[in-house]
Amino acid sequence: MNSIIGLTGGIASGKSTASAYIEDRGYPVLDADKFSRKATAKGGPSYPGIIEAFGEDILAPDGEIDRQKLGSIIFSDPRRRKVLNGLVHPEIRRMMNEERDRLLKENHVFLDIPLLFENGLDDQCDITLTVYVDESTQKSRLMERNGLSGAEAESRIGSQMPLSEKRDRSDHVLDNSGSRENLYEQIEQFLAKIEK
Ligand SMILES: CC(C)(COP(=O)(O)OP(=O)(O)OC[C@H]1O[C@@H](n2cnc3c(N)ncnc32)[C@H](O)[C@@H]1O)[C@@H](O)C(=O)NCCC(=O)NCCS
Ligand SMILES: Nc1ncnc2c1ncn2[C@@H]1O[C@H](COP(=O)(O)OP(=O)(O)OP(=O)(O)O)[C@@H](O)[C@H]1O
Repeated sequence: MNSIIGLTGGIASGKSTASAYIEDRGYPVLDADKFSRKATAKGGPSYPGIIEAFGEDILAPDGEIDRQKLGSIIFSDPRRRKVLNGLVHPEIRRMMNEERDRLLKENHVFLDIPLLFENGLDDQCDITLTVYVDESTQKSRLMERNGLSGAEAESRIGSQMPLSEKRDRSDHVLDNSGSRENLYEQIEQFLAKIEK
């Protein structure tokens, strides 16, 4: 029987790094952030509602949503974040479920969902897998990757469930506080376990 594996973690904890490795090993990984980009792109199903709720100020000159602008609004305001989530999450779920059911016939399927626990989607997975990193490493990797100040990074980290809580709720944990090679070794151990 093939399993649905819910891969989660915190912002910049290393989900994409883990996902890329898992894909290289031949497993399908569905990335919620990619579906979110599809849903919010010009012509995507969530686009009109977002413009209605947030106004045309959040548009870039080419008519696409300026993600940095929208991010700076929603990461600092829980009420507006909830509005955006309501417009985007149902569409992400619909698109992902379709793909998942198709792929599951052939293989185990990994779902990379940053907000897996926040949105109660862990119930729909056979195994939950959290990419954990200690908080100071998370903050510095996020600041570096996104060019954010310390305060901005903290507000993004604070908009999610504490990573230690995700770690504790998860069936299996990958600790990405060390090197990438060390993360890959832990993934190999996990893959050996699910193939047993
Ligand atoms: C706010 C937006 C425009 C920022 O876009 P940007 O390209 O800068 O970031 P990206 O989409 O790559 O997300 C990066 C990370 O931010 C975190 N994040 C994004 N949205 C949220 C949210 N609503 N709540 C908490 N964390 C979030 C996740 O860890 C995600 O992996 C975009 O993230 C968005 O449309 N978010 C709403 C949909 C959503 O919840 N996506 C994340 C889970 S599916
Ligand atoms: N073990 C590691 N050592 C050093 N840098 C790392 C390591 N793992 C990941 N990184 C770097 O940290 C940043 C965050 O990693 P990654 O993009 O994989 O996280 P993520 O959880 O997918 O983030 P998000 O979902 O927020 O986009 C990236 O710049 C990545 O190159």
